[in-house]
Amino acid sequence: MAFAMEDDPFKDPSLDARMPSPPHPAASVPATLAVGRNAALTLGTDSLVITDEDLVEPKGACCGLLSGQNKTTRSVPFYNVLWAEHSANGEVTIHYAQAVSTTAVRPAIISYQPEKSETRHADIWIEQLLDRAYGASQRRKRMKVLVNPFGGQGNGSKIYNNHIAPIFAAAQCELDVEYTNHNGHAVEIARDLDIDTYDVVACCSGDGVPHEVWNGLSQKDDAARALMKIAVAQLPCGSGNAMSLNFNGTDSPSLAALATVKGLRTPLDLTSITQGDKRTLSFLSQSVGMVAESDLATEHLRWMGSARFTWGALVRLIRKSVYPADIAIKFEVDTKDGVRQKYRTEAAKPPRKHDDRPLPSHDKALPELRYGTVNDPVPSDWEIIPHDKLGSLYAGNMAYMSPDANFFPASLPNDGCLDLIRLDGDINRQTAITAMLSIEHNKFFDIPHVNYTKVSAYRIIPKNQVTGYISIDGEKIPFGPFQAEVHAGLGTALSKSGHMYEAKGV
Ligand SMILES: Nc1ncnc2c1ncn2[C@@H]1O[C@H](COP(=O)(O)OP(=O)(O)OP(=O)(O)O)[C@@H](O)[C@H]1O
Repeated sequence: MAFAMEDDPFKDPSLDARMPSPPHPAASVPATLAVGRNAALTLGTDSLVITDEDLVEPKGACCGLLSGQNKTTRSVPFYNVLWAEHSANGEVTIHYAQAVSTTAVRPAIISYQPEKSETRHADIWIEQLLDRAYGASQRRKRMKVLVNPFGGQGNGSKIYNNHIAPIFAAAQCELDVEYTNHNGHAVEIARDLDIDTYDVVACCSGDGVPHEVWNGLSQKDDAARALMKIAVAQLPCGSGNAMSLNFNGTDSPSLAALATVKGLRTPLDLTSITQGDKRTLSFLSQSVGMVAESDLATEHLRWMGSARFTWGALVRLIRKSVYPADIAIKFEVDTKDGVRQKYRTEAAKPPRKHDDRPLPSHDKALPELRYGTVNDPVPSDWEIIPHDKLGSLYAGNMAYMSPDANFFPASLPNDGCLDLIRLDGDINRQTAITAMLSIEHNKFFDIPHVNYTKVSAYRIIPKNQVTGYISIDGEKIPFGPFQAEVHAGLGTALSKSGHMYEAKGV
């Protein structure tokens, strides 16, 4: 069912320029706009082609061309076109993201005066250009930008100002920027956010701030509506940038800014975690045992960078550390072949064009828990499996956990499932190390010792341990039993394809 007009999160009658326009009849659209005796702008197959005898390759441009060299044509992929307008002085101005290296873009502008005979075509031509540049993506997104100034190495503000803000500005996004100034600040901001004023909350941070934003939105009286209406994006300014790797396909801030500008609304499963009397939302992962400990117990080794996780894991593998627990699971797909099939079925679908979920009404808070909480009896259709030699329980809602770790290659944003990995801790050391090294070569899924299933809920009850580590989205929570239940498509993100992660699948 499509959004009713008054419920359409994109609909703002005062802001019609944001909306993709109805297509113009092909015959009325000239592909080429003559902009002077020796210059023309042409809408090509995938790119805007600028032909100009006086064209000079801008300084710092990439791709091996000498700066300042004369060039007759330049091709700008439509994906890189940020904005175009017909100014009051009659000039056609095009803003685009120019590649300055393989991992960075920065805004560039070209302006031309159309020939007199072309003036009346110029507006239609610009509309066609924007149509190809944005497709089904919303133009001029209204963004609440949250910057964690202490993200990563403390460079959050600098990264935002130098690499992200210029791209957002060139794309004519409407920005309301706020700097987070304490732990939990993003929860408060999201909880108090006027959801009709914004389309996106853009977190210039690590994965910690989006975790807070979803939890803040979940505290609203109209949580279900807020979580669907507001798309959450992450732009890499932290030490853990998994969300950007998965949705934007990059941990480069400027490329992530471009991906956010062009992002398609994408339903995202969110998971309720209950522990004691507390309920929180998880968007990325949960881990218990070796994986959790390798991350959370190695804070003192931060100087090692991302190697601290590998080091932590190796030490525990060699020690054959085990973390006994009972795990109760609501399986959805319990064989690797089945998991692979589910992934391939979704991957074969065409890119999703529109977010057609009906927006929940104003009185809809978070969904009820179908399976109760960790304090209730285990539902009768779950399997209770003792794991006396558990090495790791690792549940993922996204593929990449870090740039070299596509831990959950079969994960999908909106299949209503978490991908659940269970690994014994007492396996042969050589096998364990081979499994670990296989992650960066995308072979982990196929290792026989890796138990990989899709589940819609589970509970873990640690045994014979007084203390230990549990990580939810990379943050430590108290050690003790917890339960996880997936809510299909409860949240909203922005992605390139509208339905997949930017990771090699299975
Ligand atoms: N100004 C601030 N001062 C202190 N903490 C903050 C501030 N702004 C945000 N935070 C907290 O910092 C935590 C981590 O944030 P984020 O994920 O953006 O960065 P990171 O560098 O990836 O973090 P991590 O230290 O977890 O690797 C979040 O829990 C957030 O609440």
